[in-house]
Amino acid sequence: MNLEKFKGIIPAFYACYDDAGEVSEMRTKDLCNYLYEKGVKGLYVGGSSGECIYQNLEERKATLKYVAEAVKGKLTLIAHVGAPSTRESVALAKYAEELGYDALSAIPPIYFKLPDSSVIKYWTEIMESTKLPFIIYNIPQTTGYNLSLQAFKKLIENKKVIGVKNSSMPVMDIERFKAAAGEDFIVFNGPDEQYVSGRVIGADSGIGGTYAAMPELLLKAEEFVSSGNFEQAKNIQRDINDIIIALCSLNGHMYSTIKELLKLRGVNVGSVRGPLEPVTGEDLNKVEEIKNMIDQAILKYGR
Ligand SMILES: CC(=O)N[C@H](C=O)[C@@H](O)[C@H](O)[C@H](O)CO
Ligand SMILES: CC(=O)C(=O)O
Repeated sequence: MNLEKFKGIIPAFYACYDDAGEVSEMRTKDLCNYLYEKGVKGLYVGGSSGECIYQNLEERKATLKYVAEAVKGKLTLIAHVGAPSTRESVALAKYAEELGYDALSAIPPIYFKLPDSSVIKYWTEIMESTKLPFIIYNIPQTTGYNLSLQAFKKLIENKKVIGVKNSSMPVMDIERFKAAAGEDFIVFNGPDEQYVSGRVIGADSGIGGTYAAMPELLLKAEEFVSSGNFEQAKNIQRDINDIIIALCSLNGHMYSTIKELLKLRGVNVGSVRGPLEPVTGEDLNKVEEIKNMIDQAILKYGR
């Protein structure tokens, strides 16, 4: 399989709501077009950033559909189908296949702490429900499940597994997964704060929750890495990290700060759904400062 379409900057797509907090077709498509125009490679739809955990099946299907209608054929589309039950995940997987998505992905099962055997069975049942390739999502900070090398090796025996999106913090995990899986496999860097290190140690590509807030900077970081300009790669990573720390410093959830920022950057995707909290009061004024940090970094590195 040609994996080139998965190599590049792939923002994790945000949940797009209207002012009443309902999934908005128009705003979903606006964000698709905004990111397409920025030059990203693809979209990772309905993951953490998509607030998947707080949406019902119909809402998640609607988002998958609106995104496909807006940018299918123009961007590589990965559908995150992780859901509380295998049944719901399979329903989403089949729907993503109908819509023409390029790949599926899923977090491990949530809430109950299940053994490797159950996690592997969950992912395998999703994979077997469609013809689409599958990307494992390892994100121990939020799921409490840390993918072992042993479980990983067992999973990659299935040829439908074409990649892993690794969000654990040790960059060495990326190196180990890449070493185990080889060239014909995509390791996606998870932590945006470590994009450059992840790429250097073996990640082929990246999927991240803050990319859509500053796609220009991630695209530039990728340009520096792939051209071997590590001095500038290090510099831009530092600026990206200052911005991420600022995005996490306000009184609401990071996704809310990002959505306020996107409004200032010209695209309105509403706010976040509870229990995530919106940014309020004085802190709303601070979003402008973060926008300035991004604007300055874009100027500094050029487009
Ligand atoms: C734990 C978590 O949510 N990780 C995301 C996915 O890998 C990242 O993209 C973060 O959103 C990003 O690195 C900011 O901390
Ligand atoms: C944060 C991220 O990459 C996701 O939405 O899954």
